[in-house]
Amino acid sequence: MGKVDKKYDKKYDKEYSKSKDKGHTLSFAVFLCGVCFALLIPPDFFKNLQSLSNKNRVASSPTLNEQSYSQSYSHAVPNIVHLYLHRNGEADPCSSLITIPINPTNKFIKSTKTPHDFGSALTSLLLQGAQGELLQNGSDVKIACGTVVGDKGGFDNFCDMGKLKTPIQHDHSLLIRVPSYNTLPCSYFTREGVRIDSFESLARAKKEGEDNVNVYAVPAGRLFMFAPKFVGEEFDLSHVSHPENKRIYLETLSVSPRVFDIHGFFVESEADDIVERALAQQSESHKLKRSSTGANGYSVSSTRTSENAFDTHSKSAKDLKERCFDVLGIRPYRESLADGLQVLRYNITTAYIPHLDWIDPSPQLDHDFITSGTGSNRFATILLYMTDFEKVEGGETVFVKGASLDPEAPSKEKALADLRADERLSGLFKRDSWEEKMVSQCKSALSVSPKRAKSVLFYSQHPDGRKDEASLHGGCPVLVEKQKWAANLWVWNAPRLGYPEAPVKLDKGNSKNKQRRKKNSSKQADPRAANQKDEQKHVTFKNRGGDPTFKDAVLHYEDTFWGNLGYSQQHSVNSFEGHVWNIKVKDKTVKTWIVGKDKVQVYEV
Ligand SMILES: O=C(O)CCC(=O)C(=O)O
Ligand SMILES: [Fe+2]
Repeated sequence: MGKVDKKYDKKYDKEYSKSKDKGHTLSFAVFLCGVCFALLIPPDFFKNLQSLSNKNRVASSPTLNEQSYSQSYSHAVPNIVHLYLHRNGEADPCSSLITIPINPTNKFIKSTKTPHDFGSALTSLLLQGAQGELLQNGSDVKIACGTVVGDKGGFDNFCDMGKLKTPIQHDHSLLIRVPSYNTLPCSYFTREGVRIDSFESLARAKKEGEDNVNVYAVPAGRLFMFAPKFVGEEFDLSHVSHPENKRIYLETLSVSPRVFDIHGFFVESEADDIVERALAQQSESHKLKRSSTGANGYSVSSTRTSENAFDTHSKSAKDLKERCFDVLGIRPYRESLADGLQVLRYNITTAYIPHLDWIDPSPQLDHDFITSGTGSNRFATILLYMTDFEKVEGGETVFVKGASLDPEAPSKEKALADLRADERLSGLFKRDSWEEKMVSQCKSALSVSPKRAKSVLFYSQHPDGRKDEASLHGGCPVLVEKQKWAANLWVWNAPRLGYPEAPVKLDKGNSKNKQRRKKNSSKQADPRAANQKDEQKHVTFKNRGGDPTFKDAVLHYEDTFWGNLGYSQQHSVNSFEGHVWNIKVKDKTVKTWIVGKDKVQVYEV
């Protein structure tokens, strides 16, 4: 292993192990007080929960998925829960029925206060069950929830994928290792993506009329993913607020790739606003122009012939991005996981060839894109449509590896023959061009025709982070004189390229990389460099108000939008020495701050 690897490893070790067992304090005895609870749970369980203490936890910004959704389950709390455990993204349970007694006055339950306490406690409890100690009507509980790939060990290995496969989320240091096992805990969700963050919300997750709760365990560092079993299956998202108070729900369009119609995701006024704002964008980086591809700047592509614009911080864009996170079960909203809203316009014959939204790693960048490891990349896409298209008009989004929903869909060969036989259409494309081939895929595979205010969700990764090759999709050629308007929201699985906390790739001996990294480290300016000074600085940017130059100030990390910094606004961030923060007004940089040595720093205008 090279020097850089070792350094990286050390930094990663440091990050990864920040979550280590926090040591126990105080009131372990109070755990033992709940007699009723203790009768049903083996005493070992309590013994093993000694380390659930807040002591030594590193203070941090609000935590991913921290917010409770328990308000959406308003009925009385039952005192016993029967649950089936699922691995994230899997429709079938991996356990037999598990019985957990819930007594809200029980001191142990009361002392499990944060989502992280709860994650650790429930993981511990389930691991006890896996050892046959948790009794269900006198018989052993079966928990066969080990890792999916490589099948290394049991549920503990599932929740803690190991330091080489656990992306560092912003709440990583708050995770509480599972007592006795010293492994990272899972987080737990309902089938609809509602975080279960306490024993009470576990009890409340039981729906009226149902006997059991289905609980989905998500490994540390990973995000919740819906687990459809069949096409047409619905997921009620009534916990997500709708701008017109309508119901939002998912309808499964395909199980692999995982594609859903999100009914009610957005409304017509938002669709109009997106188009208007895209047309009004003036700045070079954001205005409507021929699309480019890849992560390395702007270069026009011959297989992506649409135009696109970016809307990063209008009210509609922000509302939609936040709603998108709610739908995905990621709370609270994190700007570092969201790509700006990208608006797309297609004219007759223009298209975007089938591709993955998952970005291929680039040798030019230090960013770690490999999501089966610790990297970050695009995780989910929500596509928004602003115009109506009939099937014959083209412009669909096609998932070339998905099965068509139309039982009468032609084969690819028949679709191609039909296209060539149609005089009007055959004149639109060169014979054997990618566009011609694509039209035949659009007619034969799973495709979604644009409809005003319709939206689609799909995932580019498997639940454990591996790239999902089945998510190959494209924007079909428009076949009529009409414009297709669409937009996409991309959500990353961990801080995205360009953000201070974004993961840096392991150097596999590439000397060019090593040289660049050395250069970067001496400058101390590249946030993606592995060997920058490790110590985080707590930095606050403030606008006191009064200086008209900064009335409409916008804070950027280098060129990446961070937040508005108008009069009286402020942002607190964790950054590193040498990081460059810019204030822009009307897209011009008017002030640059470079983070200094002090642990706590305040920059004001
Ligand atoms: O336009 C479409 O239907 C798909 C667009 C797309 O896949 C993309 O922009 O990444
Ligand atoms: Fe795409």
